[in-house]
Amino acid sequence: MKIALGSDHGGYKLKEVIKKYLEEKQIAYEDFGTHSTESVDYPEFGMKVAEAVTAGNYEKGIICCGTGIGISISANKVPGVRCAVVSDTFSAQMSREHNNANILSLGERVVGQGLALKIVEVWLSTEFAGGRHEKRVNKILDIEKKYRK
Ligand SMILES: O=C(CO)[C@H](O)[C@H](O)COP(=O)(O)O
Repeated sequence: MKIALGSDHGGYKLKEVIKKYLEEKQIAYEDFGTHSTESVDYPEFGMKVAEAVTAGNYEKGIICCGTGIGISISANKVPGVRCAVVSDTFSAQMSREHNNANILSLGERVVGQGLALKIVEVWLSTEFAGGRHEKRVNKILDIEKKYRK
């Protein structure tokens, strides 16, 4: 499993914590930036991770900004992305089991580091349940197709 990581300045410190966690677990990753707490614009980094995941080079992505919201909205504009903003472990589990989320978004200004790492652990270890959920995820893809130019 290889993970694409990204953040803006508001999520930079949390991204660093997640990198350390992935290293400890020997999970491969690539960091698509940002690389400091200097102010940047989150859409750039949401898009980079989204494109890396949908290109098939990375199985999943994890992105962070202050709230997790702006960067997730940006990632979700890329066709094929199902990015979930998560701040509890139940939603982390459900976003994989029911929604087959391929990108996890976290808010550094929302969740503490301990909870964030627990969310990452649950999210990475939960499989898509398929079954009735498959039909619904396919309907999300149908919406994308409808608006594809
Ligand atoms: O959470 C975010 C987007 O949803 C950003 O991290 C946040 O808006 C950045 O704010 P500031 O420029 O005041 O640090």
